[in-house]
Amino acid sequence: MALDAYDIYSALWKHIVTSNQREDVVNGIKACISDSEIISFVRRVADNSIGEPFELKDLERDCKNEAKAIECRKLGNEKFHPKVKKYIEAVAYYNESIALSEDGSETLAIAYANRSAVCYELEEYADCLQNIRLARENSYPENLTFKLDNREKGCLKRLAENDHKQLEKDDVPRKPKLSYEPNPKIPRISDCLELKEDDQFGRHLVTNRNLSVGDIVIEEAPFSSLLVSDRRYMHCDYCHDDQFLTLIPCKSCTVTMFCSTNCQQKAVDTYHRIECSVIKDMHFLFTKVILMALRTTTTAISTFDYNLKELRLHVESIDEKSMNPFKLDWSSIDSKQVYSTIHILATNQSLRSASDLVQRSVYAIIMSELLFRNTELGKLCDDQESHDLIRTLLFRHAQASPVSMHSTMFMEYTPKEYEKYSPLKVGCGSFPILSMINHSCAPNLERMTLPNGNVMALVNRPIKKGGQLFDNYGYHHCLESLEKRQNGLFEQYSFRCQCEACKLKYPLFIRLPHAKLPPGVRPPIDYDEMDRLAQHDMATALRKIPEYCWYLNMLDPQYPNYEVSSVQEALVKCYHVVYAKKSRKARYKDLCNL
Ligand SMILES: C[S@@+](CC[C@H](N)C(=O)[O-])C[C@H]1O[C@@H](n2cnc3c(N)ncnc32)[C@H](O)[C@@H]1O
Repeated sequence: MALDAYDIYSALWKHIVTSNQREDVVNGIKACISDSEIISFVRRVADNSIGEPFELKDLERDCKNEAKAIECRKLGNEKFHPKVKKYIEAVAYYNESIALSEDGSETLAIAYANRSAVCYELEEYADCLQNIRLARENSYPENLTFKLDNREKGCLKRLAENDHKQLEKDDVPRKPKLSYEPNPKIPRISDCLELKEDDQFGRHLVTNRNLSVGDIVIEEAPFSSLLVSDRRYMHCDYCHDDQFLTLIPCKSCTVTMFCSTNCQQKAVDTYHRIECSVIKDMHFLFTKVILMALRTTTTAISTFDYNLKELRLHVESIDEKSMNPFKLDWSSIDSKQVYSTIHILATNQSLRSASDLVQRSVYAIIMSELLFRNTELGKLCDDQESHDLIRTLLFRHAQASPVSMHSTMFMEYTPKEYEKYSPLKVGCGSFPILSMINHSCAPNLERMTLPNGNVMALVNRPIKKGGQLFDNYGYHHCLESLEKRQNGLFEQYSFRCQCEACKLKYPLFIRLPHAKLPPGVRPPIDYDEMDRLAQHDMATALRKIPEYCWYLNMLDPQYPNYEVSSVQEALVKCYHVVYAKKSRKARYKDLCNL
């Protein structure tokens, strides 16, 4: 079986340890004075030790595969069967079949036709017509066209009768608005936020006014973003929308689909032009966090219009110490300057162990080898300097990704559970300003992905003027023990957390004390209303938000307590209902088995 990049690194590190080279490698890395030297040093160690680790001989180049396409279509047909009626699962298979089929082939046409049948059953007649058109534009078998003709007639009749579902008004997510005046130079953040730096926290955000629970203070767009691989046949690779009934495939690779030719063009212009021939292998070799290093690098290259010399000179001109995203004018900034703000995100390189740096070097070498071998970067990199540039950018972003990138979510629908909608990771992105926010195990902010892919920051505990904004990096005192949090944060983020929860040893949720409510104030959580929130009831969410905010502002002096944590969770649920993107699957709950 082919090895992934971690296996290749593990084998190399094991060899280094068992052949007593560990100390030499540690010292060798310490003696390097640049990233390029570290990568070259690791390459030499690898070349001298375990044969040809970077040959990647077992990787098959991605290409359309009719046999697999037919196989997927058959699996789709099993799910589509009237006794099964798992239409959404059928669509995922048909989409895979579409992505695997040769352009213009009969296999492609049949997959579109089968998807049109699903659309018909789901009463999505406009989408059905689109799929019928796509089937006809490819090589749909002559002797079966009557099927498409009949389906088309049915659609036109239903559309004329207006007998189809429309999204209820209440279902449409609202657009958030910053709670305070926007910063004139950074319109996506409130003017009360400032960037500070000190020895304990590094760069961090503070507020120069009191903030209350419910305040929205940041809404930021990613510089680069990536769809997680297991959603690739259900979401648009570019905008991440779950338009699964009408996705169109990349004509070359088998793992990328788009909701429109517009998104397809944008993806090609920003990253897919380079990545197309290697992205399938990259998904096999790397985790999504490391793939973000690839995506950020390819996005940077396109930002500089594939002019590697200009990109190199730009990178060399960035003064990391003085580069400050708050000093830029984001109302007129160009994307090259935006890249500068991504380039300087924390990497924690000086805190990383030799084995960690070997690992990231191995990743940069494997990624760059594939890019040089199988993409136009091979030709574009016509000197040593441009090869070095690509390797060092990959190396740098492979360190920054696990520290500074954020997951993006949408609300997935799971009908059998009590919580019908729950946040599901659909991608990740790089965010210049949000990445300046430090961690606390008792945070005062919640991040939330919006339907347009932007991420907003919402205050969930009051923050006093001069206070720091704190995010949670996945280690909350309600959910993880002190020891787990300390170890996890140190391992991934290289710092010893000294937040209030760690210092004051806040308990887990189940051990939280109860708050003392003022006389006459009833307990904040009403279970009937929680039920309605679990069903994503917009009216309930809109009504409860001010009430929950009031409780949280009032009870914060007693933090930590059961009531505050429960209401924080309920408030997030309200915000998901109001602002987040919901899976379109839910619309079909009465028409098929979900
Ligand atoms: C996303 S960055 C946050 C911004 C960072 N302080 C900077 O200067 O770029 C994450 C890194 O910030 C530092 N950090 C985050 N939270 C911290 C905290 N509570 N105490 C100390 N350092 C923290 C750690 O080095 C962590 O790896």
